Amino acid sequence: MSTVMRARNLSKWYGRHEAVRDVSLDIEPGALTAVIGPNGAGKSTTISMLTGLAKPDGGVIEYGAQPQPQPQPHAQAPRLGVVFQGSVLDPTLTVRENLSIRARLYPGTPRGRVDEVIALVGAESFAGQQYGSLSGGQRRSIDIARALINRPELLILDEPTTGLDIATRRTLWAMLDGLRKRENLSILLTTHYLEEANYAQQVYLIDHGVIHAQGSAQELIARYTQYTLNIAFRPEFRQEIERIAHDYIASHAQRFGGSDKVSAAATSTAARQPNTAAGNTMPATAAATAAVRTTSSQPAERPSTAHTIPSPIHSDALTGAATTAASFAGTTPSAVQPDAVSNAQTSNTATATIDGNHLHLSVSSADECIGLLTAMRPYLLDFRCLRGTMNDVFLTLTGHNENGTVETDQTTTPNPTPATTSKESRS
Ligand SMILES: Nc1ncnc2c1ncn2[C@@H]1O[C@H](COP(=O)(O)OP(=O)(O)OP(=O)(O)O)[C@@H](O)[C@H]1O
Repeated sequence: MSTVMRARNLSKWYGRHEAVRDVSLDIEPGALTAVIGPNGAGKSTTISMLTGLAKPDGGVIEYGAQPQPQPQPHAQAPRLGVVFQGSVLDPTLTVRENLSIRARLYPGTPRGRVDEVIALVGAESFAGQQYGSLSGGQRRSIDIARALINRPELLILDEPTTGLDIATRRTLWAMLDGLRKRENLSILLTTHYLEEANYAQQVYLIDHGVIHAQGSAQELIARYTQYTLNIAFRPEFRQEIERIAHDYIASHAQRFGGSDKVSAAATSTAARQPNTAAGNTMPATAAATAAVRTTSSQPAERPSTAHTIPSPIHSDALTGAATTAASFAGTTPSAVQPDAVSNAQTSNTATATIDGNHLHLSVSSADECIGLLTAMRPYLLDFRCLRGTMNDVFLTLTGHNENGTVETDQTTTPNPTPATTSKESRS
């Protein structure tokens, strides 16, 4: 497969914090490639490495078929245009003045190029306006115009749609899609919004610095409608956490076609689960929007490698593959109600890893998320819930455990669901 750029096993540490681990991705010519993930997932770090601004601690970046020992974007890379999260333009100058100054940085830029890029992003009507007076969407389009001046072969944008309302986001994406087709431009961008996967030919889902999935928008949206429960637990309770995770994986495998061995394990351990008393449940609204990711409370020790939980259950059994059809189609994000979520059957795979005192566990339904958090309550330090919806945003549910009370603060970006905060005493 021909690629404009490809990364293999990129990793990056900031001190003792591993921001990106083993990230591999391919950017195909003329395609729009999206890297989707929540805050702190490692998107900007990945972009920095791909653009040569940050040196990877591991891995290679290749252009065409030639592997490079170090990233050499200026020596060997395709011509790049880069749009960073923060603008580099002067708010007191007009759009045209800003772009003209930028054009002078590229010797040989034809005279008419500034007008061309203004037209390409549809900015004729506000080209004489001060950059600082533009709306958020207009500013972004001018940032893109700036990045197009040198006729890049690959346009890289770091979260170009963050902070924009949904209509402006769609306009921007349509504009980028048009540019891709008209200019035969390869585009790589990062975003928080799973909805935007629909515009991309290739999508990578990143979280905690790791690519968790890649594929077409349809494949990923179907797959990502499952929940992920990540928690930080009290280190002295690792065994208990492992047991609960095992039990969950085993029961998942049992339900979705696991082995007899797993079924037996699930049955034998089910009776040992503490703290599953009736009524000890999370609020339904919180649960409905929860897929779970933990906020790290401690930096990972280097070298820290996530591993599959050691268990009497054979490692194959830690993956319980489900093959039922996805049934979220047509569900809008705000319409994802508890019932819809817990009744939805998604094609999914249950996996668990423990990394230090962090557990990452994929979960099939809101109800299961509730049950797991309830069972783990005595051992929790904090948790963060994360979920992509069909049509909009990552919804997060964060929480911590203090004095036997689990507090949750549900937040959504940027389209809050009606219940934005919930607190539930769990003592
Ligand atoms: N210069 C830095 N020094 C230390 N830690 C950093 C640095 N830059 C990023 N990090 C950490 O690395 C992790 C990944 O950050 P990164 O900015 O790549 O995430 P992101 O997916 O782009 O997040 P966002 O959507 O909020 O921009 C985060 O935990 C972040 O705090």
